[in-house]
Amino acid sequence: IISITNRKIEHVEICLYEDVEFGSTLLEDVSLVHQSLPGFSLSDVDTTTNFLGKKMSAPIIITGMTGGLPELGKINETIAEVVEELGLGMGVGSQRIAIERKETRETFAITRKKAPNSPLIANLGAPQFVKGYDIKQVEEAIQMIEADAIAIHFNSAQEVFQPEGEPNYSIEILYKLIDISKSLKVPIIIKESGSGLSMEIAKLFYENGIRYFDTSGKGGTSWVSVEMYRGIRKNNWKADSAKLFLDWGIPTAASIIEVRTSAPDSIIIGSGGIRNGLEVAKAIALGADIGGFALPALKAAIQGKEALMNFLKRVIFELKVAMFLSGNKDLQGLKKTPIVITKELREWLDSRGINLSYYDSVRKRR
Ligand SMILES: CC(C)CCOP(=O)(O)OP(=O)(O)O
Ligand SMILES: [Mg+2]
Repeated sequence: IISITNRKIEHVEICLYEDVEFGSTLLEDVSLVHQSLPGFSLSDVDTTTNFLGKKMSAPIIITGMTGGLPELGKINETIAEVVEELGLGMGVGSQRIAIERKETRETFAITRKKAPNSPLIANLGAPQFVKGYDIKQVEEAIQMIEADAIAIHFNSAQEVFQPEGEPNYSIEILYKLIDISKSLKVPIIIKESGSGLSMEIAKLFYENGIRYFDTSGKGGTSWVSVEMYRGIRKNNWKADSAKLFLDWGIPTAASIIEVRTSAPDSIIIGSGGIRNGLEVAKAIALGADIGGFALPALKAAIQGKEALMNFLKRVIFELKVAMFLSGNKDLQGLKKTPIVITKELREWLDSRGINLSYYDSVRKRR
């Protein structure tokens, strides 16, 4: 059998050393508009924000990636130290392994020890909620890191191609999660895994009281490709078909627009292929509240605290530059700033029947 422990290690190894990025976020079809006289200085730009009841120095989090073994716990520890020092937030990888193997809990718990003041997000997979998981496991995951929220990851495309995968996504998951959300003290975040959240899914959860979404759209890590590489190593027949779905999904820019349109007063983490501070600015202008990074933070974290610190400081600088040059002194301005949407992203919105003036009014009313 393939153990969950092997899978955890293989995931990180493949993300670090294989080519796992496919498709485009379509953020290249979004432009902020240059304003020659901002009326303030670069040093006046204020990127502070509140998230999950805590103050952050910038609207940036490292989204959930790993945990479950000592060397993976070390990655969580490095990220936690850096986000605490910079005043940012983070999520942990799926805590399923720690629910099933109590001895691995410390590899997740270390995050709260190293980041006592940061917003922290717990993480469990949707498939587990048709396999016996309920409020008990959710509360265990939250308590493990004294989380301020829990992300429930939806990874249907990945589970299809995962050799040992569980592509069981019955509507029972919705009923279970809505029921659980009613007695939780912290919010549930509905999170994709590289294929993006659609208007339909955002509406379905929004109508049932969910107010937090993490788009994890196409254009960053393709988890179909990660499982394809695992399948190739194991001579699994599904690997060949995975090639057809490497760039499957809703581009991140489109997913941010779709979720914002369907869930007007929700809190949206724009993630999926976000690689720099300009893309954080575009994601926020499109409708996100927070920019989420995963792969580039993983690659920096394994080089050590300094490398991750430098990466995030650069991202914050780039965000400030984008805000300064588009004439936005703070995030409230950036959320309303003029945007130009062209080419493939424009065609996507037309095909999806998104009314641009309605979307724009929702985008600006946040
Ligand atoms: C969520 C996904 C991008 C990475 C984890 O996938 P996984 O199926 O190994 O997660 P589980 O350990 O929860 O099954
Ligand atoms: Mg799984």
